[in-house]
Amino acid sequence: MLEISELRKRFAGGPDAPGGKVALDGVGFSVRPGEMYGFVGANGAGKTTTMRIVMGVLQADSGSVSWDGRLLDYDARRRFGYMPEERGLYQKMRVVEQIEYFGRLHGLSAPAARKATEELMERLGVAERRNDAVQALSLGNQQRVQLAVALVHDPEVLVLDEPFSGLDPIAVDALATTLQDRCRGGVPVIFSSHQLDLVERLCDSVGIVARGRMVASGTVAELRAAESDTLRVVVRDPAPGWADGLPGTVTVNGDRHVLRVSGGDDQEVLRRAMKAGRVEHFGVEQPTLTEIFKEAVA
Ligand SMILES: Nc1ncnc2c1ncn2[C@@H]1O[C@H](COP(=O)(O)OP(=O)(O)OP(=O)(O)O)[C@@H](O)[C@H]1O
Repeated sequence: MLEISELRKRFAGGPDAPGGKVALDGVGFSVRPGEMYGFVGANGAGKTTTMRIVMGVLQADSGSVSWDGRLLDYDARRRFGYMPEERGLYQKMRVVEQIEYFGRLHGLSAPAARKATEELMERLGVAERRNDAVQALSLGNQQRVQLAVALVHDPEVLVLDEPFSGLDPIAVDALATTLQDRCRGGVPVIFSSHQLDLVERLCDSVGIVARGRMVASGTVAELRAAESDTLRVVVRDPAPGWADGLPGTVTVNGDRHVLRVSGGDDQEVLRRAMKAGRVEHFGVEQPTLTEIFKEAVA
């Protein structure tokens, strides 16, 4: 299990913030082997800082990170795969050399690095570009190479900072399938993302960070259970003011009025809706991760 516990980090202040800037104020969560963990939060919430501390790029003021019950050291981190936010490829190096080089850096023998590189280039769809310099690749292909670099040494843990940003749906699927395969093989995967629909689709668990603190963490089902369901009613061409006094909000889309209500008497809502016009839809909806997120960071 990867355990991140009570991380705190304050950056030195500049003229705008002479007292320093608290980036993390007790961030903690754990990820089991074979679990895909989505780490989400608004811009500046603390995701990159947390991941950098996990990978030893930054030092926390306090708190700890352990893997399999042992505090992380250089050797343990070498067995991790990391995709940094600022990316880290050598722009002039050829794709094949790049992936092999990182494999060697993580301790693979030359033949093992070559074999893993060939497999990954095939798998991630960049084999045809093997002899191109990274700078000649599109953003999506660069990202595939970046993922290959994170995976080449068959890492025990994967830490990926916004791996899906800027990718088209085909590239998203290629990356997602590769991550799911590693995850099924028992690797814990943490990735940050602002694409909440993707996080909801892929992740077993989600952590929401706001202003350097965890404001929610758990499976999507657990996070949903903490929220109340919403009743959604669609009425066609209703009489004006039909929903006055009902505890909800109405949005108007052409001649369709959509009422969303949390709590209250659903039968009363139905009676009012039927009296007002033709009821096209009446049903309870679970909140999406986007709705849970907005509620949690408000
Ligand atoms: N090197 C630094 N020096 C000073 N402040 C920093 C530094 N790095 C990060 N911060 C501040 O720490 C806070 C957290 O930043 P961080 O990059 O971790 O957020 P994030 O959640 O990854 O945001 P984003 O979604 O925009 O990538 C922000 O207020 C940021 O300005």
